Amino acid sequence: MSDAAIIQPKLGVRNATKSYSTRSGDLLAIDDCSLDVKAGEIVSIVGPSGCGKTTLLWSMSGLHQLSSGEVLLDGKLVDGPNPEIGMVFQDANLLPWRNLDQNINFPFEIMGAKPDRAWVDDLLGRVGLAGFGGRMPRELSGGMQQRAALVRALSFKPSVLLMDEPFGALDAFTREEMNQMVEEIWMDSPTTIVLITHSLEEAIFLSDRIAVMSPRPGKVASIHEVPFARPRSLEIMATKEVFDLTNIIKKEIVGDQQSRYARSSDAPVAQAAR
Ligand SMILES: Nc1ncnc2c1ncn2[C@@H]1O[C@H](COP(=O)(O)OP(=O)(O)OP(=O)(O)O)[C@@H](O)[C@H]1O
Repeated sequence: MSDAAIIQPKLGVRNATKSYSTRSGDLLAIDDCSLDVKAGEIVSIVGPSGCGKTTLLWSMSGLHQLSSGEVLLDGKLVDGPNPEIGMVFQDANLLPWRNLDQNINFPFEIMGAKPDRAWVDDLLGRVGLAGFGGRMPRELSGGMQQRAALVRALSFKPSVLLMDEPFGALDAFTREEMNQMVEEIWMDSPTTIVLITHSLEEAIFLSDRIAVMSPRPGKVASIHEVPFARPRSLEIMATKEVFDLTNIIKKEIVGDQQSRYARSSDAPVAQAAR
C-alpha cells in the first residue's frame, strides 16, 4: 500500500465555509471547518446548539453546496448526492401509506434498481425486524421506525453512513438498545460512521473519536480519542474514565458558550451537553 493510501482519510472536510442567505443578511454557519474521518471509524460531532453540526453533516453528504472549501470521499470531490453515502435523520421519514418492505424498496424504485433482498433480510434480522416487512409505519414503535430507517440507509451498502441525531426522539432505554445495535452492526461490517448527537454518553459509547465544535460560526475546536475496547458494555458508562471524559467535553462546550454569552446578550441554550 502506498503512503498516500495509508494517510488518505475516507472522508475529508477541508476548510469548509457555509453561509446562508437570510432575510436579515448572510448567516455564517460554519467557517474554515476541517475534519478527517478514517475508513471504518465512528466519529461523533458534538457542540453547542446552532453551531453548525447539521450544516457540516449535510455538506459531507453532498446535498448542501459549500460556500467555499471541499469535501472529499476517498480523495474524490463530493459535489452532489453520492450512493456511497447513506443518511439517517432524527425522524425516520417512512411513507405512511407504504409498508416497511415498500418503504425500503422506495428509493430503489425511484432509481429503477432492485435491492439485494438477501442483504435487506439480513439487516432486518439484525435489527430485530425480521417478519415485520408487511407492517405499516403506524404499527411500528418509534424505535422500530428508526431501525427501519437504518435498514433503508444500509440497504444501499454505503461505505459512509451519516447520522443526524438519529435516536434523539427515543426514550433513554430504547436509545441505549439502538446504540448497542449500531455497534453490533458496525462490528460485523465496519462502515465509516459520522454521527451528530447531543448526548455525550451516546458519543462516548459509540465513537472512536469525538469532534467538538465551537459556537457558530462552527469549526472543529478539539478532537478526543475514546479509548475503550469493543464491544463496549453499558457498564463502562459508569466508570471514572467516562465520567472524566464527559466532564472535559462538557466544559469545552459549556465553557465556550459561557465565554460567547459573556460577550453577547444571547441566552444560553441548555440542549448542548446532556
Ligand atoms: N437553511 C437555512 N437557512 C438559513 N439559516 C440556516 C439554515 N440552516 C441552518 N441555518 C442556521 O445556521 C446555523 C447552524 O445551524 P445548524 O442546524 O447547522 O446547527 P446545529 O449545530 O446542527 O444546531 P442544533 O444543535 O440546534 O441542531 C443556525 O444559526 C441556523 O439557524
